[in-house]
Amino acid sequence: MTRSSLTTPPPDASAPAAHPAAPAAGSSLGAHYSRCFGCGDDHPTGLHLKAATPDGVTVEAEFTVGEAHQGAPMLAHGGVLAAAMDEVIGMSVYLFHKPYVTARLETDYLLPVPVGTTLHLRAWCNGITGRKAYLEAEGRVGAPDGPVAVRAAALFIEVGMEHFAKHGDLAAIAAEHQDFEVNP
Ligand SMILES: CCCCC/C=C\C/C=C\C/C=C\C/C=C\CCCC(=O)SCCNC(=O)CCNC(=O)[C@H](O)C(C)(C)COP(=O)(O)OP(=O)(O)OC[C@H]1O[C@@H](n2cnc3c(N)ncnc32)[C@H](O)[C@@H]1OP(=O)(O)O
Repeated sequence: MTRSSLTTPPPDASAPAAHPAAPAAGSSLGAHYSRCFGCGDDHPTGLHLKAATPDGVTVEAEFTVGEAHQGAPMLAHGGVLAAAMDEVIGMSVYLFHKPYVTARLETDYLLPVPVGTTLHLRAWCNGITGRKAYLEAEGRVGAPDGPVAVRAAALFIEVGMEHFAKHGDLAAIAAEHQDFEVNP
């Protein structure tokens, strides 16, 4: 992965550890919001990512590129692929049971991805320091050990739930989440 210093953890970053309340190894992860473009079942043209965690700290997910995701004819749009990386990385940092948002997302595109391809995504955290989490993801074609089509590195920043109350719709999140304190 070609990544900038902004998405590379500093030497004093701590290694991530599984949160005591993280889902058990092998658990499926549901959508964090039913209308989310990345994972929501109720989004008509979203990515409908299906994800699980093998160990409580990393996330594996599948995304099948649909006709609604084209850039060039019958090829995935690069921004859609970046959204898939953002989503699977967001799911992995959510395992730490704190609200984070993407501050920076860097993406390498290695192979074109035709419509109909199932991408096998994996995301993990390389380190945490203060409010900053340094994360990485990859998308492989056709199988978990298939050729890598996309790689991403990201900086996520921890925010309070007031971030979503002030800028978004906290009630909509609260309605679907009993696992977060949503009473700022
Ligand atoms: C998304 C759903 C949320 C639901 C939450 C509820 C429950 C959670 C449930 C489920 C979540 C599960 C899955 C989520 C999955 C996918 C979603 C993907 C995530 C997204 O899609 S989310 C949308 C896009 N995202 C934004 O909408 C962020 C807009 N943005 C801001 O809201 C602010 O910009 C913020 C908060 C980032 C920082 O603002 P701030 O005022 O709090 O802090 P400040 O600026 O001081 O930065 C502190 C330190 O970070 C450094 N820093 C900041 N930005 C940087 C950058 N770009 N590059 C390099 N360094 C940067 C500074 O340099 C400083 O560093 P230092 O401390 O060393 O000085």
